[in-house]
Amino acid sequence: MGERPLVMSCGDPSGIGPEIAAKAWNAVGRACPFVWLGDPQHLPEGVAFRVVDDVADCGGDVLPVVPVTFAAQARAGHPDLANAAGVIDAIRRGAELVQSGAARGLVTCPIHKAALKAGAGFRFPGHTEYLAHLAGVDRVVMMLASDALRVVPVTIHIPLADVPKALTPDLLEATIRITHAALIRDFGIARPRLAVAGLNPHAGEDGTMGHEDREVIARVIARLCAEGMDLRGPLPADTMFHGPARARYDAALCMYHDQALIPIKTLAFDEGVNVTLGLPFVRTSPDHGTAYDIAGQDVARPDSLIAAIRMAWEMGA
Ligand SMILES: NC(=O)c1ccc[n+]([C@@H]2O[C@H](COP(=O)([O-])OP(=O)(O)OC[C@H]3O[C@@H](n4cnc5c(N)ncnc54)[C@H](O)[C@@H]3O)[C@@H](O)[C@H]2O)c1
Ligand SMILES: N[C@H](C(=O)O)[C@H](O)COP(=O)(O)O
Repeated sequence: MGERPLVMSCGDPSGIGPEIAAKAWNAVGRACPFVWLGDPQHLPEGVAFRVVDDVADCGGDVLPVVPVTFAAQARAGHPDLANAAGVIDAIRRGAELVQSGAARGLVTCPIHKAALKAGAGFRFPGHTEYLAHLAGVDRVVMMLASDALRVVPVTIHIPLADVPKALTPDLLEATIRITHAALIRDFGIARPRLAVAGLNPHAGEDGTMGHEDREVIARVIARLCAEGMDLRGPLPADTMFHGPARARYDAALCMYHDQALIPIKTLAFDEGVNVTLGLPFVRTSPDHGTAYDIAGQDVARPDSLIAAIRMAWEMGA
């Protein structure tokens, strides 16, 4: 047996996770072996698989599976709250396998956050926060990465109304430091260039459209630039993402979820990878969700999941 495999949590079995996992195995399963954690009954009909007891047994041509118990069958496009516990268990067991050293990295298939909360009292906004909890770390960063653009939302899954209060100097500084370190370590960029978006229109227009840009963002940038970091901002977000602007930085830090995710999902929906920075192990996921509207129709594209597998494989080295 050669290199340690990746492990993949199945995500919501009523979403497109099982079908894109099977397609991804056919595409890259030999170059980047992974073991799928899920209920084999949830795989699309006709998918060849074999149950393994040990993730080291991941060779061969068919999808290796470590079974996870689920309470119900999966009906494509219709999440079943009874399966929430199984979805969470697959993520937990994947994290355990990576933390034990048995697996090289964790790739997570999409979950329906609201269904996990309703079905199993899941108290985390998503994988990112749950994996930080499992790893015992206080701060992690969500990065969406592609060849065209890397973005980091400083605040993530909170209501827009809560963003200004959540945007503290401490959170912004920690996010910049984790991102900067990851660009050096995981992306091989010796001197990262970071662009930092303003919160308000026109980055506050010299204080006439909000105070956060001057009183929070600019002060953190000045402090970290004095330490030698290459940071620019706060920049008006509406002119940060066209081609010439993107060429001037290695990652863009944005103040809230959609300020970051709209540009990357517009530019690179099929190539984008969600990578969690700051964990003591590698974790990636596709940049999309459960796609219930197309689940079970065999039209879901595996491209983003394949990109997530490739990135986890390379980072896991
Ligand atoms: N990493 C994750 O676990 C993750 C990421 C995003 C959203 N979600 C969750 O997924 C659920 C649905 O979210 P949503 O509808 O906002 O976003 P979504 O990404 O599931 O779907 C948005 C649109 O993109 C299409 N799409 C998504 N993935 C596709 C693929 N691989 N191939 C072809 N088309 C694809 C869908 O058909 C849909 O029209 C929500 O509960 C959300 O929280 C989870
Ligand atoms: N915010 C991400 C997106 O919209 O693609 C997604 O919800 C990721 O969340 P977790 O990886 O934390 O589940």
